[in-house]
Amino acid sequence: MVAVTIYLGLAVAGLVYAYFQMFYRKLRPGEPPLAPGHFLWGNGKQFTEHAVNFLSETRKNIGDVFTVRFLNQYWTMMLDVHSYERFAREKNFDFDAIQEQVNQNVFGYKLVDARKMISEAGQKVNGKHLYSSLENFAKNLKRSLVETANTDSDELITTSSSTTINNNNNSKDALSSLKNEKGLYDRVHEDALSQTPVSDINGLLNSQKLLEKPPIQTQPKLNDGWCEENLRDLASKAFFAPLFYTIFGRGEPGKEGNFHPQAFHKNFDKFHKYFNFLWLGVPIKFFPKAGEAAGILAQQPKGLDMMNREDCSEYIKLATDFMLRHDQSERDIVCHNLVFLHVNYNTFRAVFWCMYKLMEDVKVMAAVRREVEEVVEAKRAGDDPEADFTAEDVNNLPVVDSFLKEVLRWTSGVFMVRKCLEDTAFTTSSGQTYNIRKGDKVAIYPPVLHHDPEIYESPYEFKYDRFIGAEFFKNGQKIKHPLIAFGSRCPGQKLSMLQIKWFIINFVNSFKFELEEGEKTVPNTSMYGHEILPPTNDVRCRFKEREGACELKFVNNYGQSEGRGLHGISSGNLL
Ligand code: HEM
Repeated sequence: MVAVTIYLGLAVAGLVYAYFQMFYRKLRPGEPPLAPGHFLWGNGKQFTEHAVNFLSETRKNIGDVFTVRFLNQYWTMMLDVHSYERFAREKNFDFDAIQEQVNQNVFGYKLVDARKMISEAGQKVNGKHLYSSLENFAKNLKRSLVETANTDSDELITTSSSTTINNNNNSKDALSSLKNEKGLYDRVHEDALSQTPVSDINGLLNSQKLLEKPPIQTQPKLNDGWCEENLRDLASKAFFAPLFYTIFGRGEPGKEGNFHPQAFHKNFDKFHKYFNFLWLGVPIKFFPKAGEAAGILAQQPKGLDMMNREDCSEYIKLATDFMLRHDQSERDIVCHNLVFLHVNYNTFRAVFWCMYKLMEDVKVMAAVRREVEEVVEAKRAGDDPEADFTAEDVNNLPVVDSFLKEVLRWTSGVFMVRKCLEDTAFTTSSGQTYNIRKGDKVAIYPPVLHHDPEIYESPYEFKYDRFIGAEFFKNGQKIKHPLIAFGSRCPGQKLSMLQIKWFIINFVNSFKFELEEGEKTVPNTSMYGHEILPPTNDVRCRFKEREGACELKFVNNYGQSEGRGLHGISSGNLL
């Protein structure tokens, strides 16, 4: 009995010690206040319930700068919109560690000389490459819109090169190729694999569940020419497919295997769902579905084969070449391709929301349609069946521009997060200094600023014209960067904004589309942390090709008069 009491006493003392070692923090002088939370898990639950409400409420009670705790990780939130530039410029607030954490924890690899590679590759989507990337995207989009219009042909997602989608029906070959290639399934997350008996993997592959052709959800055309579909599937084939082909190019017909936008999209979604948990370091073995999806996503062409594709993007070519020169493995290249898809996936999600918001409110659709029709008419000389657009034309449409910014304001869910490299005294724009502890995370949280009623009138209302000619103020001072959905470092912001705008113009020009009766969705606020929030549920919609629609052509005018830069209404932090 005495022994039991002693053991119990020791166990309790051990737990108390562990608690103080791991979770408890005594504030040092000048450090920001701690947000009240659970004594064990800290603020994780409040954050996942509704991050914006939790942080806005805490800000009201303890001020713009405070520290929250996720288990044993401390994050200082800087919620002063005027301190954005100081934050972005502070040398001790490091982004590389964050980028490494994403690569390591989510995608399971390490990028050698990452800073150099990202900065060189980033140039491949800017300057003259911005124009050529958009030109390639426009060509792929044109093709996908024709296929979308031709929707009852049953070959919608299996045209030309894709007729062999998932034709790798020999499950033994598939399994051995997974092993030989050292793909994600068995190497990125060895943990996950070691937990999955090989017999199970065999079973999975033999049942061919992983290798099935994705189902075609589009219903045949109804009598009056309308097609019904889930919005996600429609956005996937109309937008994600051309995006995918713009990034990776099209392989030789018959050799594509599983590397097909629709198969990829479906599985990427399953994997991506667990992004926040993986990022924070929860092992993938806790999410077997994510591990399964990763196995399929790992089935990609070899790096050199991809580079040899004529229409593969300059970004992927440079990145692959860089990685090969730094002796990185095929597996690392596969993982990097997934990271690149991950960043581009944000563009897809934004497009989903644009389509939804157009259909949800007839006033929004009418305003955007009016602007598109007017500009198409103006660009079309006489009876010319074609209208030419430059990047500046695409950029300079006030309604489309404001509508897209409002979509981003409304759905952006991301942190601008940095790791503090040294103990740092950080002074905010209002002159107050806070001591930030070395090793802590420090973050601006754009969604809180995007929903601040002192900056945006009725922030929970969707106002498509909110940004037209608008300026925003807080505490009487003009805000330089009111919309920070891309953080300060995203090299892809110009490209993705232009891709989305060009898509909106084309889709509105070519199609009528509307929600089916009673269909509704909202951003999933339990997924705060994702760059663009996913919807809580998909919706059914119908679409129909517009008769006599004018053909739109993107013209790459880089180097000609105005084509050297984009000085349109979207200047500021976005363009
Ligand atoms: C709607 C679309 C997109 C959104 C909302 C978005 C958002 C973001 C955000 C918030 C960051 C972190 C920046 C920071 O903390 O300062 C980021 C980083 C990054 N984004 Fe994007 N992004 C989008 C599209 C793209 C595209 C199309 C590319 C392709 C080039 C891209 C490439 C990157 C890269 C490479 C980084 C890491 C930069 C670094 O390590 O310095 N993004 N993005």
